[in-house]
Amino acid sequence: MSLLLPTNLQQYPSSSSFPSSTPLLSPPPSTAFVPRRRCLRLVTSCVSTVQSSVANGSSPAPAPAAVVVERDQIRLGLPSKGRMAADAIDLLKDCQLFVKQVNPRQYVAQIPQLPNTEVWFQRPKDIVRKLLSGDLDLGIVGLDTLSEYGQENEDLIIVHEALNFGDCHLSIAIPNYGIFENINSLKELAQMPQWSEERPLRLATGFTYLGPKFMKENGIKHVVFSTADGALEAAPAMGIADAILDLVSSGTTLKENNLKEIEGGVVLESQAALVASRRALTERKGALNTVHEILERLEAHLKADGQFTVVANMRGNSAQEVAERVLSQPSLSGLQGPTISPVYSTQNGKVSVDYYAIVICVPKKALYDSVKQLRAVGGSGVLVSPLTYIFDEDTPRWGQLLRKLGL
Ligand SMILES: Nc1ncnc2c1ncn2[C@@H]1O[C@H](COP(=O)(O)OP(=O)(O)OP(=O)(O)O)[C@@H](O)[C@H]1O
Ligand SMILES: O=P(O)(O)OC[C@H]1O[C@H](OP(=O)(O)OP(=O)(O)O)[C@H](O)[C@@H]1O
Ligand SMILES: [Mg+2]
Repeated sequence: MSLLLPTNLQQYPSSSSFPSSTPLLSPPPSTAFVPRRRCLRLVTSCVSTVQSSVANGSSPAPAPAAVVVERDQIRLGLPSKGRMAADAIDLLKDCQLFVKQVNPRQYVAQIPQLPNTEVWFQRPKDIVRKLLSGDLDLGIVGLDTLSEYGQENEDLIIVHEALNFGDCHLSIAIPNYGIFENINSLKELAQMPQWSEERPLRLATGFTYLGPKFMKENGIKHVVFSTADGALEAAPAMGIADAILDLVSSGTTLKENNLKEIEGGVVLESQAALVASRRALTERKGALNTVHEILERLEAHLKADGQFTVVANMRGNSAQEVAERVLSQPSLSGLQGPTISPVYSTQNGKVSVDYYAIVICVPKKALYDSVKQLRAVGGSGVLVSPLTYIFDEDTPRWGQLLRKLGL
């Protein structure tokens, strides 16, 4: 597609977009824009050619009634490189699922703990595409990639939406200078008198599905989109765009490029998620069992990850009395209430109970408050240790998954 356009910044209007004219900040390079009609024609014809001749995977999109191709192994897609790759493998490792990759350039790997499953390393967007084409059954990707490339396809099911890494948000950003200096919300941006049919707001983004959708949903009419493969934050200062829509995590890139986020400009919050193909789960033998095991391990690890085990001793006359003291404090109820056990000692050859041991799980964020509360009710010798797994009676997301699948 980029071969047909003068720069790698390709411009194409959304359904509600308009041609660009005078830049408002600094003049764009003469090659930065393609006249709207020509651009639209070029991109449209290019896209249709690509779609009709090349599919990324077995088929461009799953037909709902299509038969699942038979194979013995369940396929899990993991990011092959980039910022999600190492974290995905580390998370599985924390769940005692060890991905055995012989060398980093080998794109298939095994997990000995899941003998019927093979791992395929792919670019995040290709994981979504291959889930849709049936070439993968499960995958770990960012929710942003899932939304952008999955486009709400009903075959994609989110099995776990919060894997606790890859946190970022997709957000509109505008310059913090010039005509935007006093603009701080999407509403104010939309109402700026500068935008018209002849001179729409020019937004650069890699999210060419979510961007136009968000603007349409927010009733913003005079907007035109352009795209590039990276370093979008340069577009406003280069005069190529008025605003950008891109991922933000630390906010450093925006700050370093004199850009700011605006109220109401967040399109979505994202983090890594475990995603599955509905067809694979319902039709591929073994897929549901595999996803159940992965989910149980993930939930047990992720739940434990946010908690500490706290053990303390407390003087008391009975377990009941100690329990009443402990439960009088707001942060000491643990997951299902405190475990209180007698501490036996011998005095003059007689076994007696003067102390009780209290065991509770405490959210990491509430640790210091909990310690203070324990001390306030007579707790001493407080021991804190990390928790590795919490296997609950059931896995809440498993029930949700079965309901989503209609099982
Ligand atoms: N600051 C961030 N910027 C971009 N992506 C982030 C950030 N923080 C977390 N992420 C997550 O990482 C993903 C991007 O990973 P990566 O850079 O490997 O992929 P990519 O650039 O989409 O892939 P490709 O290089 O194949 O185009 C995002 O989709 C998002 O889910
Ligand atoms: O808020 P921050 O922590 O600064 O991160 C945000 C930046 O990181 C990503 O770019 P990436 O590093 O992938 O480079 P690219 O834009 O060239 O793809 C993203 O596109 C933003 O530019
Ligand atoms: Mg990147």
